[in-house]
Amino acid sequence: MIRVILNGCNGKMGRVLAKLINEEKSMEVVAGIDREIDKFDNTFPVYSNIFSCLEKGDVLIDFSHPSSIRNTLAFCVETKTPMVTATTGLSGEEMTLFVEASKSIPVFQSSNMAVGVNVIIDLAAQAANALGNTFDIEIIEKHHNKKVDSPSGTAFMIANALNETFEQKKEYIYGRHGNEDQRTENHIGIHAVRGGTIVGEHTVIFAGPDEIIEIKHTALSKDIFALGAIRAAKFITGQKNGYYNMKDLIK
Ligand SMILES: NC(=O)C1=CN([C@@H]2O[C@H](COP(=O)(O)OP(=O)(O)OC[C@H]3O[C@@H](n4cnc5c(N)ncnc54)[C@H](O)[C@@H]3O)[C@@H](O)[C@H]2O)C=CC1
Ligand SMILES: O=C(O)C1=N[C@H](C(=O)O)C[C@H](O)C1
Repeated sequence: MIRVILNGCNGKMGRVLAKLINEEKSMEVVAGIDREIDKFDNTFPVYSNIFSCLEKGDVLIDFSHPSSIRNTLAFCVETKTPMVTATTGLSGEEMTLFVEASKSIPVFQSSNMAVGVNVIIDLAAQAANALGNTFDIEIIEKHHNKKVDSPSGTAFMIANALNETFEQKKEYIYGRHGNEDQRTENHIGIHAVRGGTIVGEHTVIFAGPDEIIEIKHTALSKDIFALGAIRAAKFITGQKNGYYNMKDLIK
């Protein structure tokens, strides 16, 4: 039985995860962590302070907020608990904390746990490689009106993967309000739309002279992210200390 500690257990994703883990024969949630402990009638103990959690987990799955990342990492390192993290909106410095922690524990990080998104990232990187600087690249992401970070972690993951294909790294331009200059081939435009209950949509546009290519992923339910995280949790419990992502899982 894989014993799971769920960070952000009373959030939208935490709730979906708790339900899907409950349907897994080989997994159980032994504790949850959340700023809001009384919101739901959880079937496991919930703590607002992660260091009060005395249950031992084989893995911690994190869908929370950047403000909880430092304590969560410290807890996982102290208790030698492998960590799967899906939280987005992290600063560059916070990202490096994961890499540092991965020297002491296995850490799996992905801004998008859906298998399909990771496929379109590869497709878009292939397109960027083939098209070079002749096509302009714009990324449009759409999410629900409850999302707090923008642009999405996935939009950054896509932009970074595309940028890896270019010798001269492109600059990210977020929206264009107030810009008076034309775009140049050294830009990747990134645009965020927020509304209703859109689960998550990412489109990469390659706009060239008289032709356009669009590569798009649409998430139709939050289950796909939770199922990806469950797969990642099963994977990470058998790994050595180190930093892992969806590429390690899919290969
Ligand atoms: N990588 C992926 O595939 C996906 C990542 N996400 C990311 O996961 C995160 C959570 O998403 P949602 O569940 O939609 O958000 P949410 O806002 O519904 O849930 C976040 C939960 O974390 C709790 N929380 C916030 N700060 C905390 C702190 N300092 N300590 C303890 N608990 C704290 C909140 O009370 C809330 O219950 C976001 O960063 C989102 O972008 C969401 C979906 C898929
Ligand atoms: O907040 C969300 O909902 C999502 N966040 C992730 C992101 O920021 O990329 C992944 C997914 O698109 C849903």
